[in-house]
This record gives sequence, C-alpha cells and structure tokens, in this order.
Amino acid sequence: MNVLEMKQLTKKFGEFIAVDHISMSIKEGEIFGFLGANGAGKSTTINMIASLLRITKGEILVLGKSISQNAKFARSNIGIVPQEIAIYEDMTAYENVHFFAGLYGLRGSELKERTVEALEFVGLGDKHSGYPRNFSGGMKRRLNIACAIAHRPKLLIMDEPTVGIDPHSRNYILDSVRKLNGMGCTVIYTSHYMEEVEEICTRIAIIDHGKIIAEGTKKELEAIVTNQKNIWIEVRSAEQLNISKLQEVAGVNKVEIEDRILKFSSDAEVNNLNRIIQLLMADHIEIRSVEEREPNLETVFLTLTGRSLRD
Ligand SMILES: Nc1ncnc2c1ncn2[C@@H]1O[C@H](COP(=O)(O)OP(=O)(O)OP(=O)(O)O)[C@@H](O)[C@H]1O
Repeated sequence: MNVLEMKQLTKKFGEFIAVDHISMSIKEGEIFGFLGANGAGKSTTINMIASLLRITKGEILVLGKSISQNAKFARSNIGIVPQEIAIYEDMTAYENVHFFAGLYGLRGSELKERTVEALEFVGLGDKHSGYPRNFSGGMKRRLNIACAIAHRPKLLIMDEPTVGIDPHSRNYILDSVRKLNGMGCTVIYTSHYMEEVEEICTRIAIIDHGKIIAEGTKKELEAIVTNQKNIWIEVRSAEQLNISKLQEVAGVNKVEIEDRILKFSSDAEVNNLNRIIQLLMADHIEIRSVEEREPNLETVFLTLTGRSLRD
C-alpha cells in the first residue's frame, strides 16, 4: 500500500519553479531517504505534504486520499519533524508534547497517555517538567520528535533531524527511527549526511533543481555509476595544485579537493592514473597514497548532479 503518493507535484514561487512535476510513491514500511543539495526543493516538497504550503499544480495522496480534500485525515496520519526546531521554550516538555498532539487531533486520557509514551520513547521520560530553554540541542531535537510522534502517525517526515547535535543524541535519533519503523511507521528522512541515509534508508530519491533525477535502493543507485571509477589521491599539501590541468586529463569527469585528498571521478575504462601522477609530480606535489574507491551514494550524487551534497 502507498502511504504517500505525489502526482506531478509542482511549486512555483512567482516564475521560479522550486518543485518541478515530481511523481513518486512511498510504500508502507519504508524508510525513504530524500537527498538533495541546499535549495534542491526538499523542504518545499515536505511543506506541501504537511499542508504548510499551497500546491501550485499536481496532487498529494496520503493513504490513498487527496490531502486537499481530506486535510484533517492527512494531518492525523502524518507527523512532521521540521528542519528548524519548533517547540515552545516557556512550556515544559510535557506541555509541548501535549499541545502538539492535541493539534494532531488527540483528546482526553488518550492525549495524556500518548504524551507520556512519546516522552518516554525519546528518552525524556524523566524530564516532563523540564523547560526546553535548559535542554541541550540534542534534547530539544528529541522533544521535537516526541511532539511529532505522540499521535502515532502512519507517516513520519523528518527534515534534517540530526543537524548540529551531539553524537549521542544523533545515535539516539537514528535508533528511534529504526524502532519507530519496526513498529509500523513509514518514514521520510532528509539529510545532508550521506552516511546516515546509506545506513538507515531502504530506498532513496535524489532531487536536484526541483526534479527527481534518480530513485531506488542503495544498490540500484550505485549501479548507475559502475562505468565510473573513483580514485582518491592523498597529497602532502594541495596548495600548489593546478586543478584545471587535472580536469583536462582524458577520462576525468570531475576532480574535487577535500582537505588533502584529491577525489577523481573518471571513466572506468580509461587508463589515466599514470598521466594524473605525472602531472602531480611535475608540479612537485608529494603523493602520500593512491586508492581506488568502491562506488557509494556520494559518488552517485556527484556523478548525477555534478556537485557534492555538502557544497
Ligand atoms: N517562499 C519562497 N519564496 C521564494 N523562493 C523560495 C521560497 N521558499 C523556497 N524558495 C526557493 O526554492 C528553492 C528550493 O528551496 P528548499 O528550501 O525547498 O530547498 P531544500 O532542498 O530544502 O534546501 P535546504 O537543504 O537548504 O533546506 C530554493 O531555490 C529556494 O530559494
């Protein structure tokens, strides 16, 4: 069953097309990764699913029902963890979750029980009367997640939930996502951290300039770049490097420098390593190591969009 379906979903801001005819479905039980660089259109898409932004064109169905005609039904079945933490600093942790779960439609004793349950779930069971202003960034994030899950949504949408938090809370959040998924919750997960997406997502879509440019399991996406090889060359210092000369080498599609590592994406069948090394030596660049890397989501992303996710 499709928990979420987007049909030709489009959003224009004036003449600018932020989301461009996206058609995609997310099935029950998936942890669906939504990858895109800054400004690719992820938040705009999510905000339309959450009914926070009006759809310019197209349709969104939640559990088979169009959200424009069934707003209340959609709201009660979706939980959103927004990119910016959205909690009230002057309300206790308990009051925050109680408030948001109420907005999602819970009432009475059910509302109270689920509030307690959600706080317990995110590891804030002993912080009911604590104020978020005294919480760490990670605790605020977890509280924000409790606010989104207390009504037990069928679909949880998390927009970069691990940005800027400590490793302990980050691991806690990733574990919570898996646990929620195990309890039957379908998850859409957007992140800038490729490793996280690789680790937890069952299927992934890559969005660029408002369009879905690839979609599939990690394995399926990696198969797109099997005609590519990735060579990493570690050098002592990249200061003197003439990158444009390296980009001219036959077969080389892209060169990136990260710290002191030169990352080459190149046609697999072109034997150009000798030429690359010659050029580095001619510029007196000291090579520390050379390594051929297996394709991963990072290289898929780079090959398809021409830039790295964290540009
Ligand atoms: N209210 C708005 N008015 C005009 N342009 C907008 C508006 N909201 C977003 N945009 C533009 O739409 C494009 C997509 O933005 P969006 O926030 O969806 O990207 P994103 O993929 O979520 O990126 P990020 O990771 O930075 O949040 C961007 O070019 C952005 O500048």
